[in-house]
Amino acid sequence: MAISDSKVSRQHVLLAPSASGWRVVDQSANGIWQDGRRITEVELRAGEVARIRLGGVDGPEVVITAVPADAPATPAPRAVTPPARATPARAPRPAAATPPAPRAAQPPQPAQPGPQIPPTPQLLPVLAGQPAPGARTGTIDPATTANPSVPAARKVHPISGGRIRLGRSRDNDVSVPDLLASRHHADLFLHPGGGAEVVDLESANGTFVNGQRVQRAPVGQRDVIAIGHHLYQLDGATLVEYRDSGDVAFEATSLNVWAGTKQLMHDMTFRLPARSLLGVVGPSGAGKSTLLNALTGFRPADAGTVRYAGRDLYDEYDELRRRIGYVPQADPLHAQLTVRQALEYGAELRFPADTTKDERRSRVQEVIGELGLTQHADTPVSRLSGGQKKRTSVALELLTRPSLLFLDEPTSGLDPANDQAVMDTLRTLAKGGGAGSADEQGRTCIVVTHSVLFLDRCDYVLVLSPGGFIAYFGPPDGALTYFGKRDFKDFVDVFRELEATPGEQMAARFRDSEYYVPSAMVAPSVRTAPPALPSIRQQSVPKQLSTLTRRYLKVILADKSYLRLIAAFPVFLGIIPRVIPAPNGLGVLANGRPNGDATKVLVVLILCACFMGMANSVREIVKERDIYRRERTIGLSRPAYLGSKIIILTGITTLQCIIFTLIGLVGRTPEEAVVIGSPLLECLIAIVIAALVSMMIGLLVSTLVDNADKTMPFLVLITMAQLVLSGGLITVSDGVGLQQVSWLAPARWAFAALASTDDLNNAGKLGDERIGTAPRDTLWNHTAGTWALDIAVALALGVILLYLTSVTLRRIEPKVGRPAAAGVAASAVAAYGPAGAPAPGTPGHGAPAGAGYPPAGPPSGAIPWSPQQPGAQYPPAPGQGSWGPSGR
Ligand SMILES: Nc1ncnc2c1ncn2[C@@H]1O[C@H](COP(=O)(O)OP(=O)(O)OP(=O)(O)O)[C@@H](O)[C@H]1O
Repeated sequence: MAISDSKVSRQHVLLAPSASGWRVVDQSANGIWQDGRRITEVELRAGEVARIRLGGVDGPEVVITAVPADAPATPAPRAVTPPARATPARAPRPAAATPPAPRAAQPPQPAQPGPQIPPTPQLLPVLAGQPAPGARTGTIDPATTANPSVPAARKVHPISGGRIRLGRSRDNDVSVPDLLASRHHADLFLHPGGGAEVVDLESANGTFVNGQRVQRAPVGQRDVIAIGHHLYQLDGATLVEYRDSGDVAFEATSLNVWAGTKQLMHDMTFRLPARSLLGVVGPSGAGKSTLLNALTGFRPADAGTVRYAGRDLYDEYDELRRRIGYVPQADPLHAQLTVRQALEYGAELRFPADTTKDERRSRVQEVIGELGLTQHADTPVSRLSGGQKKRTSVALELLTRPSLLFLDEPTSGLDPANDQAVMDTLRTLAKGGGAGSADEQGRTCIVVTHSVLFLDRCDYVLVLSPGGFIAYFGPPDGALTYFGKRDFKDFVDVFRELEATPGEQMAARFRDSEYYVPSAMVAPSVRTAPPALPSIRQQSVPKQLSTLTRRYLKVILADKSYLRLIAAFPVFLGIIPRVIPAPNGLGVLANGRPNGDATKVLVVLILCACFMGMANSVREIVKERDIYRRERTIGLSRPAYLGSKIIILTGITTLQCIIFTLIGLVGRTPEEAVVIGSPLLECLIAIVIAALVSMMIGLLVSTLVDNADKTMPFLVLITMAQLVLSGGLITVSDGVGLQQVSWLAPARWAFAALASTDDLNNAGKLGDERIGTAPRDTLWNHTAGTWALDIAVALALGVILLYLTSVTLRRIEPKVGRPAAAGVAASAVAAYGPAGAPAPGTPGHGAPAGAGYPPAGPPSGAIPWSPQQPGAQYPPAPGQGSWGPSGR
């Protein structure tokens, strides 16, 4: 009997004849449960009925009736208890009243197929709330089709003509109603001689076979093809479609994380049923961020597994990462945009390029409604309350309908009313709006929080102890009882206790408590470094460049005070060189005397240009660091991002330079141009280049600092350095040292170009004292070649700075992968032994270390069965589950 539920193992229960009747034997990882207790075996005599739940106290209930051998085979009576996921959201307390029964002394053996299960009509198991068995046809499991959690999630498409095309638009044979699917996404060919092949049609989000992205791949009857949230399996000459409705379990098993030799996380094991809200709390430094990184796959654990619907998240990350939504602590929103604008740009970046504006708008409208933001849709983000801002950040993530939503400190900085509102929203999101609502599915939400006041909104609470140990995992009311508190307000004392007590001790205490439910016998396996994955980018780089440029422009135009400032800036800066008196212009004086005013005016012009360019850009990346980090994980292109900054800032800076140069120079330009024919234009070009290259310095600085306030000292320091190195204030053209350093300053080259136009070698000595004694600066020669060289080198500096900025931008990107792989792997292997099984007594061993691991674990290497064995869970047999693999 196949039972479609993520809690149910591939081989869960064995029904075998015994001397007195029938034995119901647990074969599973998550156990069988009767009356709230975990049991290993039940004996049934003729006429007896056993009601067991599979995989947990809230798992699907199976009623097994041992009918007397001479009785006719009639369907068993319908059980009255529906599967637990159909019951109200609050999960029951696992084994609260009585400690869970110990597991059998011997670890479970793999089920022997076939002969052990006699096909007898006398034993009638029935999934509670489901039709009786017997109607099974082909590979389609009637229990699955009748399962209330997947009613519309399963369709069968005949493959006629040997080819079937899948995609978002209606002209496909199989229409995939998912914005993550491209219009024409993939073709599936059924070969006449047998066998099938899937071909990706250059889709934005890719076609996956068994979790791996493919261009063209053979597909067997057991393989799972994934397109967006939709999954397909071949069943003869039909294609069976499942939809990831979010109704899938999530589990972490024996997660261990090291940083060098320091272990940050110890045997973290817990399991969440579908549509749960988990609150992760713990004192500062307990390992909450480490856990979040491990669960999201941003920084995978060094040992252990994270499973989503039974699938290994790390192994199939390329596909499964698209189901993860992550809301960082800092809202990744541009404050100047309205909620709708922020979401529309977010949708443009997140959905394939071939989605239409209407499709995106309608999805944006849906999430605005789901998050209760309708009244605020046209309000700028800067005017939203903290809670509304957080809901907007969540809405941004919900655009792609993630089935797992992680939130990092969503309530930090919020007052209690907003805190409560956000937690209520998360609870609603986890449960979904129910059938018929826009958000009918729900999803699993994991929220890391410092705020404990509204933890009762969660289904489960995970309390971490410093060192990454589990101090408690279970329902929230159980947490209060376990820690002896009446109210979550008193939980601050719990944190103090956790800080004062070694993590190992807290974990051991929890393991000995009635709240501890031993989980699977799983040896933590040391993982190899994950392979580098291709970007999740949805659109081409030029398309992203266009989106980002428009968004940046809108952000700037929406900020009126900033606009006024950038308009006034060149006017005021232009006045500075203007007020320097130069009654005789900037050229050589009529009497042949040097013109000291020329140097002063030109130096001030260059200084102001450098200052203006750098001031324009120096905060522009650092101030939206959080947005950049988040958007990189959803496929933002670095060149597109940098390109959008450069396009807009170049436009602004150039306009400013034109105004500023005209104010500073009109009426007193150098006498004779060297290249272009217009001295004013030559000066303008040199000034614009000085400003633009300085703008690039500003962008570089902006990637290097972690806080916008820190940019100011750099702005002052670098502008002053440029003044000195320009060569207009002191001689930098002779000697060794200063001369070479000056070559690194854009002001040096831009000023040299101005000096070349104005022939400052002859016209502009600052005073009589330099005449005849100061060396001529060869970069100032009044020749076309010198001017062109000065401009070319300044431009080359700009290109180098652009490259450096692009490199340093990587520093602020989220790290996905394993830093220090060698050291980590070495220590992991030392702790676990080469086979990956923990050696008793080592820090990684279940008994002394973390909770969640059976206290009396098997000796090293003595684990005969592990669900992590390849192929143990995935891919599923056709017709076995709701959508692909479920449970062990
Ligand atoms: N790369 C690293 N190298 C060494 N120790 C680290 C590293 N990263 C984190 N840690 C340590 O691991 C522990 C857990 O850090 P983590 O940031 O996960 O805690 P947290 O519970 O999120 O803290 P907070 O609530 O203050 O954000 C801390 O003691 C931290 O100093």
